[in-house]
Amino acid sequence: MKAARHVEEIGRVLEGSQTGRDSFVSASWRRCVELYGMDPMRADPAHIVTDAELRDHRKQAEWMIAAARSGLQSLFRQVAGQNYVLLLTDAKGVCVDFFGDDLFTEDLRSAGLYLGSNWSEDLAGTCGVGACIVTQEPVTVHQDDHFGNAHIALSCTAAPIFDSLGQLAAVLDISLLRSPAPKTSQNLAMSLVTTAARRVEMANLMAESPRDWVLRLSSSPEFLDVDPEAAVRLDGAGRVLGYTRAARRLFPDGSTILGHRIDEVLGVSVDDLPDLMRDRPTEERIIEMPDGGALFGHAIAPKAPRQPHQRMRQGGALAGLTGGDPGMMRLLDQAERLAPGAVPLLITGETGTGKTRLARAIHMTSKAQGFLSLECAGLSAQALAEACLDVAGPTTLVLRRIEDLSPETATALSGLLDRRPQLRPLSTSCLEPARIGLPRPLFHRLAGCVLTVPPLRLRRDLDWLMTRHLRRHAADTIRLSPSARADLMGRSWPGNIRELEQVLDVAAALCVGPVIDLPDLPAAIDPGADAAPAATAPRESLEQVLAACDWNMARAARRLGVNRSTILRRIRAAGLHPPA
Ligand SMILES: Nc1ncnc2c1ncn2[C@@H]1O[C@H](COP(=O)(O)OP(=O)(O)OP(=O)(O)O)[C@@H](O)[C@H]1O
Repeated sequence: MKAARHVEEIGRVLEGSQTGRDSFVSASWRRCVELYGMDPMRADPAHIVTDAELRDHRKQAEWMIAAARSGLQSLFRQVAGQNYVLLLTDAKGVCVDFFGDDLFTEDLRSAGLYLGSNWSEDLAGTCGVGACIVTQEPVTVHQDDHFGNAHIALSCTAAPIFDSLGQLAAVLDISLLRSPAPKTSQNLAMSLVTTAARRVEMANLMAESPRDWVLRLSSSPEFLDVDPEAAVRLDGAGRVLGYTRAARRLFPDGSTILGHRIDEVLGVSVDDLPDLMRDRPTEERIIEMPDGGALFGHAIAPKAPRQPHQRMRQGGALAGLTGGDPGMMRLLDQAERLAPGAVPLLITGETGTGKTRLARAIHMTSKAQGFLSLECAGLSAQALAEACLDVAGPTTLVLRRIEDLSPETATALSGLLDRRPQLRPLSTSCLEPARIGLPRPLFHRLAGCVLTVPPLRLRRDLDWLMTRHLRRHAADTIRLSPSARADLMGRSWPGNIRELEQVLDVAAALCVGPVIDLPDLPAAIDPGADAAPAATAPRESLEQVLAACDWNMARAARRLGVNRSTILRRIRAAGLHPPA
């Protein structure tokens, strides 16, 4: 009787009558008859894909199944005991994951509520999954909303899950074999399923973004950190790389946000992200919306880029000088090859970059047993001779700041090197080789090869250096807050590693408790006051600084001591583009 009334209503809808059905249900019924040639009276069996096809579908949806699993498990726990079954289908409607009560396995299987069932509209008729795929919106298809008589006992509520590029990736469906008559009985199911779908999208976006900024958004400060409504993924220049579906709804013209800079769509720029991190009070993290409203933001910083740490051939003292900075890796590789020989080396670089430390590490990797280190400023010829009096066997002679050697001592040094060939000089200088000003014969005795240590602002392992220094020189538990870390990452470091160590030592002494926060940091030294290195060392190209900052313009601007618009202007003038 009920079945006959159902068929009759479908007929009336096809003739254009309004029967009180939701419009998406009427539209689906029309497609079932006019497009797919279906008959509501025909009790088609459930469409189950073969085992091999199911394996293929599951393989393609693997990443989504992984992102969804814990969300589905907790959703199933919430509805356990109420006879609900949960299906995760792929974008084609094939069930790739399933949670149901073992007691009803046979009933569920025969109703098609099982792994491998295909719920696309053209096979199953009007149903929750099929309608959700067509409308791309959450839907409830309740009892005789279903097209086929075979399904009119079911109640299915389904929500779409989108990938971070806005494409439909899956459908989450919660179904009942038997349900109370009013459709409103499924309102709670609708709320559960849409919340679970939003969380799956969030989990997926987070899993995709370890190297990018993520900005999570919420209209309520209380839920911002625990259950945000929406999120966008941003590159170092603040361009939108991905988003959750709810984020799209926040923007006036949602379909075009991909590739746009975040400050074009929200009242926040990439420079502001450090201020929206978790160590700031939630209610201070306000973001203005174009429509005059406001949201609360939670920025999550990229994890430090994990550089493939090329293994040094021998490791040891040299390998310990970098956390994977590509420039340092090249330099250390050369140093390692040169260390065992007798070639005199000149090590140049700005003050505090680690020239003396490198000289020591080369000595430790060499065959020399003796080690002498002399400061050239104020070194007299006599002091030099006395220091080298007892030299026996291969010995490393480190000459610090060779540019400060007096002419008299320079002459004495030439004579000494003639008389004692077992001395291997490793000299350091803050000047470029051409500006050192030594007599040419001596220069060539000292500079068999020049190694140049990069300044800290060009190193990509700054984060590693900070963590290592804190671990070695401060209490074990001391760590940097995200905004203190972001501030240090953006400094220009004219005093290089020496300055970094001092800043961290001061901050560790000043901080109360285990976390160094912004107020604990001593102010950055004005990069403009950094006259010595600027005059003496070649200035690196804008491109090098941008590369060292992962193209984060705000950080590059701070490192160069200019504002962001200057960086933008220079980038445009030089025709530079971020790496694809
Ligand atoms: N690769 C490194 N890793 C960790 N700390 C380093 C590294 N290189 C240098 N340092 C530390 O930085 C400080 C300065 O290093 P070093 O004295 O070698 O610099 P420098 O270039 O010789 O300086 P200057 O030219 O002013 O004499 C030292 O405390 C040193 O331990």
